[in-house]
Amino acid sequence: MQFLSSANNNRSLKAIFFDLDGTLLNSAPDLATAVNNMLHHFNLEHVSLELICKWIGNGAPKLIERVLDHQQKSMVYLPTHQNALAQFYAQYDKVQGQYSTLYDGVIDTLTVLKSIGLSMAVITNKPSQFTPNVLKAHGLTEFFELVLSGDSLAQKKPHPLPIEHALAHFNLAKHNVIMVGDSTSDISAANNAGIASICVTYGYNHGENPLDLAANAHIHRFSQLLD
Ligand SMILES: O=C(O)COP(=O)(O)O
Ligand SMILES: [Mg+2]
Repeated sequence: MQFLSSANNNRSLKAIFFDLDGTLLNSAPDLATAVNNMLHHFNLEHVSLELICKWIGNGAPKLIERVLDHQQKSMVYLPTHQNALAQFYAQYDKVQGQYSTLYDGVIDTLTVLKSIGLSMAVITNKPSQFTPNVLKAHGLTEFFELVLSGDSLAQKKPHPLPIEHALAHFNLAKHNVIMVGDSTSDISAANNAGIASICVTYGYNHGENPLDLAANAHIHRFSQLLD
């Protein structure tokens, strides 16, 4: 990709911050299984994978809020958000890593990026109780010097705080890093923090067209980071 290679040529690119769900990992099958197991526990109707894909990206509390809002329409008795979220966490704990898959080329591409000396971090809105295990289950742990989850700091994406925290952690300037993500939360976080971004078009983005996001570049396969 022109953007990444030109950044590399003038040696200004020193680190890449990656989103997790919808960027590195097709996590929707695990999340959907956990959501539907939670709904089953409360005798509620299952929801489709397609709908769940639209609700991923703002963290688990928001995902469960969207699931309950959807159920509201059928006028059934609903558990509280707190109980539904606790049940979802219990279910996600059981299924995580079982049905999710890395997108094509993720391991090979991260291996090359690491070998050329780039520092890498994960900045996800996933709750911190799950992120390390998810990374481990998919052989991703070794690539990342820093992992920030949705509840690691006082604010999550699209707030710029996680990116600002990562910049300080690596002691880098804004022009030294790029954010790679699939959704409006990632691209807005990058724009809010004043760093460049690359949007992958194969993720979730709440069912909206990722080409409409104001990223510096769009890629259709993860390995295009190396083109
Ligand atoms: O919404 C989530 O739980 C995770 O989303 P992210 O990894 O795409 O930030
Ligand atoms: Mg994402």
